Amino acid sequence: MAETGTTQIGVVDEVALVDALALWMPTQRWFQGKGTEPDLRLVGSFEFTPGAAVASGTHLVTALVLDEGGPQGKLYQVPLTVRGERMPGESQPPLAVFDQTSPPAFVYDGAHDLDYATALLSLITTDGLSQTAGASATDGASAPGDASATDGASDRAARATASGRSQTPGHPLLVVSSKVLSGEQSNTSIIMTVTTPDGEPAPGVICKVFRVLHHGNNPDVVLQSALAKAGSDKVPASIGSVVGQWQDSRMPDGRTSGHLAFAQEFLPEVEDAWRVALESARLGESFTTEARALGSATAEVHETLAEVMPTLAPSPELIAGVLASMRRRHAGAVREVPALAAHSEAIDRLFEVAAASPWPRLQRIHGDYHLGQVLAVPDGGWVLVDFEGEPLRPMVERNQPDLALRDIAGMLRSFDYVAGSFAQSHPGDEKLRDDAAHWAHEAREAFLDGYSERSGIELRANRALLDAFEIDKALYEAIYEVRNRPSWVTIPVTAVARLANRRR
Ligand SMILES: Nc1ncnc2c1ncn2[C@@H]1O[C@H](COP(=O)(O)OP(=O)(O)O)[C@@H](O)[C@H]1O
Ligand SMILES: O=P(O)(O)O[C@H]1O[C@H](CO)[C@@H](O[C@H]2O[C@H](CO)[C@@H](O)[C@H](O)[C@H]2O)[C@H](O)[C@H]1O
Repeated sequence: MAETGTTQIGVVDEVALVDALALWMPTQRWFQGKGTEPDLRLVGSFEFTPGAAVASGTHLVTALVLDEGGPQGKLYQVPLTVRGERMPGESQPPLAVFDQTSPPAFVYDGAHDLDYATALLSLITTDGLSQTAGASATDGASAPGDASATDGASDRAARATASGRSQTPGHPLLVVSSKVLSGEQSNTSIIMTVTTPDGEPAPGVICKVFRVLHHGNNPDVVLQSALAKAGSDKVPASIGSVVGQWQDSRMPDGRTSGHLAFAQEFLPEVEDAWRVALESARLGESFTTEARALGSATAEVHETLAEVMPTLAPSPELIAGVLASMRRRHAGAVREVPALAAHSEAIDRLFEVAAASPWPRLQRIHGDYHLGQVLAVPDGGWVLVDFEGEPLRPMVERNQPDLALRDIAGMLRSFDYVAGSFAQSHPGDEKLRDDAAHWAHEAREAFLDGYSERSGIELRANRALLDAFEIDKALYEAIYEVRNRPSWVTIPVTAVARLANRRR
């Protein structure tokens, strides 16, 4: 239940709005509390200054909503547009209508609203600061940039701000049209057609609105921006980001900050490598040329990250820390997927051998590397996106240097997933299963070759360490699948059995 108070979000009472969100949020793809009853609380909100063309009485409000209904509280970013009238030509119906307010309020999902997209990109490209929202019924809206309301309910709602950080200051862009990226996505990306202020068409923009918020830097923003700044053509050009501040009683000063959104160049006509690979396997074509190029691109990105971000020598403490995290994950995976217990002894032995192997330096990595995170650019090779790290791993861990082997292992697993998902969709067809397994084997080998050629690192010389990371990823996947796609859990479980028991 929402806390009681007199806070207004636009013209809507906070309590009524939170009740409406409790019905709507669970229907959204990005809501992570599937199967639990939402228990929502408004932690704060901020408001963007609407452009001159926006209908008067429209509020572009972003609510920061904490859900304590699940085992762990999750803080969601929920952009809303509160309008006095129905949106002309609305692409989506309002998520709530309040006809008892004066004037009535039509509340829309901001992500689908051109006015929100315009204000969001303007905040980024002008290094702007949000205006305070949620002033009490009698306060009215505060002045732009003033985020310091005083006390009570208005204080609670107002104590959030958002500030834009442009990658290249002094290049404002105007949004002509916007649409939400369709398809499975854990965040919400808005694709924007843009012009310069003079009306000259400019390359498109894709802006990812992070849905689950975390304290601290989001590696997606930090790593992609660092790579783009270093001149890498293996990531899209960065445009800028939004950093938010909100209240968090766990922090010494009661406040925290983190990334809210990330805008980058939209690459037209791309296809993700997962689809490209699935199609290749379906047609029974070799994927070795593509996989080798992907290995090379991966090595290049690792090389650049090691140059521009801090690296760490593999001290005994760091090695012990990584092994402890692998063992924790192993124990957790066995708890959630008991069939894995049959391989526990072999996994323990592998981890011991891996711990005693030579370790390379630790560095920043992608962190959740799989075919779905790579885009095939027409005539442009492979481009990497989504450096957010594994969603099940705490953000502090995701911001630490790690082993590049984790990414390599992730991609090896992904080739195996192509074969596994393909075989699953044709049950009983053994020939097809064997062909797909052969396809994956060749792609995996070519990927390793491409990586080794570019980096000069012979990955197969330290097989136990690579296998340990691959098993660790498969254990992560087993947990991920049992929670999200239970019918796919056999793919990582089969891989764990194969990797744990193979001769090396
Ligand atoms: N710069 C880009 N240009 C074109 N499409 C992109 C770009 N960045 C991401 N995408 C598309 O958006 C999808 C989701 O992006 P991603 O960063 O993986 O979001 P999420 O973190 O929500 O999973 C990608 O799979 C890709 O299809
Ligand atoms: O949502 P994200 O893309 O950040 O990553 C999560 O979801 C992925 C599923 O889409 C999951 O990846 C697993 O399935 C892929 C096929 O759908 C496969 O290619 C990957 O190898 C496999 O790990 C990823 O683990 C998870 O973090």
